[in-house]
Amino acid sequence: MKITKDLYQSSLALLTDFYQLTMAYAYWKSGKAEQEAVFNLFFRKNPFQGGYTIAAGLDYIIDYCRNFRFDEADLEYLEEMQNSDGSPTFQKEFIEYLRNLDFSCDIEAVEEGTVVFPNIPIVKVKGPLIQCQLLETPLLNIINFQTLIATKASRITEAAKGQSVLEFGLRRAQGIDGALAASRASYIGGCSATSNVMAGKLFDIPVSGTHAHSWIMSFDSELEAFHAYADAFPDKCVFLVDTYDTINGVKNAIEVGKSLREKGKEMVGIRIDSGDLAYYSTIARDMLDEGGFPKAQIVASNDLDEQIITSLKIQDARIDIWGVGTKLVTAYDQPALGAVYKLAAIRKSSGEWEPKVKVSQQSIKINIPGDHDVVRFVKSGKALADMIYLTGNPVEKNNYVIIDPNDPTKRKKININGLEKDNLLKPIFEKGKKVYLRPDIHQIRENAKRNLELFDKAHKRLVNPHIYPVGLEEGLYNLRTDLVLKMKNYDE
Ligand SMILES: Nc1ncnc2c1ncn2[C@@H]1O[C@H](COP(=O)(O)OP(=O)(O)OP(=O)(O)O)[C@@H](O)[C@H]1O
Ligand SMILES: O=P(O)(O)OC[C@H]1O[C@H](OP(=O)(O)OP(=O)(O)O)[C@H](O)[C@@H]1O
Ligand SMILES: O=C(O)c1cccnc1
Repeated sequence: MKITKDLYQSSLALLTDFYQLTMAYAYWKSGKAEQEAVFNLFFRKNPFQGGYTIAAGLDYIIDYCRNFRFDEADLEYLEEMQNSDGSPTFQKEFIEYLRNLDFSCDIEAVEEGTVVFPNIPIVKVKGPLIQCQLLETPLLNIINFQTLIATKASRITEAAKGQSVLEFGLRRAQGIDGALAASRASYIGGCSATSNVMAGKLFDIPVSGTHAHSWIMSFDSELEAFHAYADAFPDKCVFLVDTYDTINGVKNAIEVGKSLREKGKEMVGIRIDSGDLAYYSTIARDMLDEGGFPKAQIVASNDLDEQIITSLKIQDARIDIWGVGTKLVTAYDQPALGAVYKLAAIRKSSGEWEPKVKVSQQSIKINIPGDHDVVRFVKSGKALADMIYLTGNPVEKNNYVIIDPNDPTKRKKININGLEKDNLLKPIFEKGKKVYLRPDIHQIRENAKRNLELFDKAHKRLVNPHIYPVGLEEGLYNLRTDLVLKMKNYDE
């Protein structure tokens, strides 16, 4: 079976909404297919009512774009499509056009693991209108999910305050591809390992785990089961102690731990998967300490998320390692990020770029027009603000005012002397050629960790986080306002 990594290396051009193909056809028919355009992918609200988001999914996008082509089976399928009157949906010449389509866009993107915020372009695609359009759905599919899960994982690992979080989600994830992508994104977001062995193999993520209740239940007694497991894995024993009676389970673990020690081996720890985790972990800790196992670790699992972990910490639960499944990989409390992909500018026949805006009653839905970039200002290792500005207007002045795109009364003055400037968008493809050297998954995870350190804890807290300033440079703000007024015919 070909999934994920392999899948993304074969033709996936039909993994799109039908309307992308009908638009592609209509662009082609009206002679606009090759007109140059710029699209931006961005989201409007941080997920989980949080204060930040971790970008993820770029590696999949790179594979997707490198393999962007319609293969013969795809073309045959499209050629056979019919309108309701039996006429072919797509002309033969269009099928031929698709056959020869060669990916030739420029793509810039923020690197995976980067902390991002609403309105920041995460991916920018510049190239023939038809190609930009065809990329909309797959790019959104990839970024929306992985960014969501990386962010959830980051919130959970932040709540664990440096302790290991194991991702146990495979059995409850949204299908096979959802599970694999979730394991990858969870690792980027800070999890230490996954229980998903295929994700381990495909993505080079550490694999880890304990054992299930069925192991205990298959024996006549818990003690017998622990002994048998210790025989099989003398160096990797984490005993699940709550199958029948948690306190008795800890006693049995200690007994087997002692016999392991006689053989020169150490039990790694225990896992508690039910009941009051604060209460049982505290009792278990005391029992393990008194029984001569102060180093034995306590793993906890059972429907955990960042809120429960935080609560358990406040209760002084004695938990060392957190196993988190369902609520992480399904992004339980917010199942979609809601990122969108919008046309920002189009090149006219005169050669000039024309900025484009989508007007909406809801100001949050008005996109940022024009080819734009984003710079992050950093001072002494702390991020101060992000400024979105028109590409081609380099950030060279001393003083800037950035304006909140949704509330023009929210402004921030920035004197950029002495500040570091980080241009978040990095070149990924130039004219269809990959120019980006991909970091490995461990470097991406490190990038996420380093990125988070740039931000004050006020932006990272779970409840009512402090809003990090992201604003439009004044010129861009004015362009957007003028354009909206013009489109609403208020400009006379
Ligand atoms: N001390 C605690 N403080 C807050 N939440 C807790 C505490 N202990 C456990 N929890 C959480 O409360 C929920 C308890 O769920 P539930 O009632 O289904 O558990 P259980 O009945 O003990 O377990 P199971 O159904 O697996 O036998 C879980 O989400 C668990 O993580
Ligand atoms: O709770 P999650 O965060 O999804 O973590 C994964 C869960 O999967 C296992 O449960 P299992 O499938 O054996 O079911 P049960 O323990 O709920 O009965 C494990 O014991 C965890 O409880
Ligand atoms: O290894 C474990 O303990 C594990 C794996 C998957 C789900 N729950 C627990």
